[in-house]
This record gives sequence, C-alpha cells and structure tokens, in this order.
Amino acid sequence: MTDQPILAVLGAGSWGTALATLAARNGVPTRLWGRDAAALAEMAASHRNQRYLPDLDLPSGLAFEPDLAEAVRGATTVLIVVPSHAFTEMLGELAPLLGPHSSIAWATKGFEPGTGRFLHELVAERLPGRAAAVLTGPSFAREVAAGMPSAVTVHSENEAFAKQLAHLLHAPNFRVYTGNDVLGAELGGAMKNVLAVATGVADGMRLGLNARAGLITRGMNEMLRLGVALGAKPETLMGLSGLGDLVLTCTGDLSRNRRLGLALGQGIGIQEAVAQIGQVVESVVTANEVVRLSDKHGLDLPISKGVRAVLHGEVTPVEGMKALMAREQKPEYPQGLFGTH
Ligand SMILES: NC(=O)C1=CN([C@@H]2O[C@H](COP(=O)(O)OP(=O)(O)OC[C@H]3O[C@@H](n4cnc5c(N)ncnc54)[C@H](O)[C@@H]3O)[C@@H](O)[C@H]2O)C=CC1
Ligand SMILES: O=C(CO)COP(=O)(O)O
Repeated sequence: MTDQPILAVLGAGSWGTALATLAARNGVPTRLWGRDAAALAEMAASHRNQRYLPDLDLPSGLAFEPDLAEAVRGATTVLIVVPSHAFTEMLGELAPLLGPHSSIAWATKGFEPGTGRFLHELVAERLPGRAAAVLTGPSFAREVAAGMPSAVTVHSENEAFAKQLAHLLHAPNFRVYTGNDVLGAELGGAMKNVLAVATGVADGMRLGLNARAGLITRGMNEMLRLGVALGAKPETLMGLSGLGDLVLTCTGDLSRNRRLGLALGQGIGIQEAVAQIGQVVESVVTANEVVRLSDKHGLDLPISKGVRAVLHGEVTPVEGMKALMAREQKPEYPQGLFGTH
C-alpha cells in the first residue's frame, strides 16, 4: 500500500456508481469499470448513470474505464461491486491483471452460487496473499447517492487496510465503521436478502405488522444460529451488517428483495416480478445457498427454507406462511440466545 491511493471500482450498477462517487468526491483518484462500454461512454459524456441512478450528478473527478486492465493498472485498492453470480468470473479475469500492490475489497452481498462458498474464500483462493476487506451494512444506493445519512462497516483481518478503505469512503453523511469479522459481516449481508423476501411476502399478503415484526425477529434468530455455527461473532450479527441491514431490507420499499417478496405475496409470478424490478435480486440465488449451508451444519431455518421453497414454486406464499405458523410450540431460545447454553 502506498500513500497515494488509486481506487478502481468494478461494477457500474447502482451500488458501484454510488461508492465510486463517494470516493471521487473525497478527492480519491477513482476509476469506474463496467462491462457495458457504451453505458460507460454515455456516463462520461452526460455525468449521469441514467439507468441505475438517474438523479445523481457524477463528479468530474470520476474516470470511466471500459478496459479492465486499464481500470486496475496501478490501483492501490480494487473494489468489486458486481452481482454475486458474476463474482467468481470477475476474480478470474482480475487475477492476471493485478499488480503486486493492489488490495481487494468487495461490496457484493451473497455466496458463490451452487457451492455456498463465502466471497472471502473465493478471494483467498483466486487472489491469495492480498489484503482483503468486505464493505457492507444498511445502505440503499439511492439514499447514499442522494447524500442522505448512512452508516456502513468494513471488515478485514488486516486492520490497516480496513481503516484505509474506510477513510477513502467516509464522508459527512457516510459513516464507515471497521471490524475484523469478515465471515460474520458477509453472512449478515447475504442472509438479510433472503429474510427480506419473507417479510415482503407477508406484507404483500397484507398479513399485518405483527407478522412482519415476528418474521424479522425470528429471521434474526436464524441469522444468529447459522452465523454462530459458522464462527461469526454475535456482535457482528447484531451490528450494522446483520441486524442493521435486516431491518432496512425487511422494512424499506427501496429493497429489491423486499419488493420481490411483495410481488410474490400479491400473486405475481417470480419471473415477472424479477423482470419488473429490472436489477439484481440477490435472494433468488442466495436462498439456495443459505439452505445448503444450514443443511450442512444440521440447522433448521424454517423462514429461509420457506423462502427458498416459495422462490422455486414448491409451495405458494399462502402455504409457506401457514407452514410457519403450524410449527410445533416451543421455547423461544431452547439453547440460549447464541446456542451456547
Ligand atoms: N443497490 C444497493 O443499494 C446495494 C447493493 N449491494 C450489492 O451490490 C451488488 C451489486 O448490486 P447493484 O449495483 O445494486 O446492482 P444493479 O442491478 O444496480 O447493477 C448490476 C450491475 O452489475 C453488472 N453486471 C451484471 N452481470 C455482470 C457480470 N457478469 N460481469 C460484470 N458486471 C455485471 C450490470 O451490468 C450492472 O452494471 C449486489 O451484490 C448487491 O447486493 C450492496 C449494498 C447496497
Ligand atoms: O443491500 C441493500 C441495502 O443495504 C440493498 O438491498 P436490495 O438488494 O434488497 O435492494
């Protein structure tokens, strides 16, 4: 790491564009790469990301680079913000292009589809020996772009890198905390997308505010049980990356995952709902991976399982909600809050 940071942001959707804008506004030389060269050229000409964040003025200090090799050349930090289904491929493309001093961060939320592997595991395997960090927390791109107050967190085993990345992005209305629990931070950010579908479904079916609060709380219980089984710190799960993002995504109609649930609860089919949203809806793949992980660890996560079953058309939203309510009566915490007693 040098004293002169250069940031490359990979992924020119709503979140990549918002994060690149924050860094550029902080005076950090920042390049935004996307796979659509025409869209980047249009952004450079108009200083707008018309498709994803049409109201945001893109700062003049932000460079748009369609060539991946050029985008990452000499970058001190490469921040990946592509959808989780594209993450492995992105790492493969990056591996031969990165200079020795580039650290890696990601703001993607999810797992590797089909394997349930965490993104930090993929980074360690494909880009070994580099400082690595995840940026996550409750942050709708649209609100961040509008300059509305937000708080997020950066987790890394490398404390210096966590602080450095936080510093690049921290701004008067964008508080960036730091921590060292990468797995816990990733788990919360991924699982909340699945749980947001559940509350969306209930709200779409007009089941009421009690149902929503019950689902959020029992969803938090699922996050804690899976997280602790995998080695996450409970405080991470109770923080911005877990509880914080769970509350945001389960209650905020800007959430695409919640909107998917709302549509399903209103009887709209999944393909039509995803097409209407027109952006990444991570729960569609993440639900499979949460169930895969919980099965592997012998845990029963009924809400996450129900969401997966509804997304696959195996049960209707009505059947899914009935099944949750029909479960056996039991203590709220049979093994203590964190499964330890
Ligand atoms: N939008 C938000 O408020 C937030 C999003 N995130 C996460 O950031 C990640 C990206 O999401 P958004 O920017 O919101 O998505 P988006 O739907 O706004 O944009 C997706 C972007 O990814 C690009 N893309 C799709 N497939 C690709 C591929 N194979 N290779 C390279 N680029 C590809 C698209 O061209 C587009 O530019 C997701 O994991 C999401 O959960 C995290 C926090 C906030
Ligand atoms: O991760 C997010 C906010 O923190 C964005 O949520 P959605 O992907 O559901 O829109």
